[in-house]
Amino acid sequence: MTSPETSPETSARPVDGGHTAVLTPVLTLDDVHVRYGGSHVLQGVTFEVPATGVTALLGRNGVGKTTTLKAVLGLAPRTGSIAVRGNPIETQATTRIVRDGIGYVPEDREVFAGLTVDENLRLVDPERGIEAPIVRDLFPDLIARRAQRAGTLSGGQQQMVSLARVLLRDNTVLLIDEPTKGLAPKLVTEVADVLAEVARMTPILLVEQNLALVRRIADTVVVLDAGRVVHRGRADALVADAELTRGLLGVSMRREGAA
Ligand SMILES: Nc1ncnc2c1ncn2[C@@H]1O[C@H](COP(=O)(O)OP(=O)(O)OP(=O)(O)O)[C@@H](O)[C@H]1O
Repeated sequence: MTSPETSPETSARPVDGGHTAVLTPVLTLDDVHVRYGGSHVLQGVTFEVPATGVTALLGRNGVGKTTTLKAVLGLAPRTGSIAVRGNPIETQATTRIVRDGIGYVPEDREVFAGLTVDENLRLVDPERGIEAPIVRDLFPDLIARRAQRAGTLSGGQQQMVSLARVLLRDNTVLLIDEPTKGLAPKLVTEVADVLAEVARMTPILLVEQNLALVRRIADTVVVLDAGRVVHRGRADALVADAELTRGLLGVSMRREGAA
């Protein structure tokens, strides 16, 4: 444990004309373990995702960030308690979890390469696809590319398709895994803009390595190390503390990768 854990304070937000209301966390993990054969990958992960804003899940390579998202979705063999708005989901199948409103944007984007942009979107929303208002509002560049095969898009454009596809559904919370990985700085900024806009409507649990992006759009951070939570707190406080970020993540604010 590199630092004492601090409770995220962002679940208390002034609403209702200035009265402070403590909102139920949208997602709660309590003592979650994942084992792959003899490998004990998550070793009692416990944290909450507040009902508003972006919570960044950080940590060095291989500490269990993606596995944490997969544990929530039932894509990794897990034990422990997981709840969405206080309702337990740890015994539910992945299809039910997704149907009930957990949106997932995986690291490898998983667009259907042989289908057009519009066809990719119509898999989720057959009636509207590219015509959906959310596409017009957040992904106008995709409209011009509606007939282009998704496999021929750039990495950033594929990321936008992947995000748009999830946003065509009503989501209680979004789990987004390294959306800016491998993107040029300009595209990192574009993805950050979209995520900031989306987070105004839907809370996000975001796995992200780019600290500039974390500083810009995240409210809360949760840091994993070797399958355990080693730090929770405010994103701005962590990123401002070079010694702490180096200790927890092995890096401080990166120069590369705009946000
Ligand atoms: N299906 C699997 N079978 C066995 N081991 C796995 C499996 N999936 C992940 N692991 C192992 O679990 C550990 C955590 O992996 P995970 O992908 O969650 O890390 P991460 O923090 O997301 O890493 P990165 O930042 O590199 O993406 C790694 O040691 C990985 O090799």
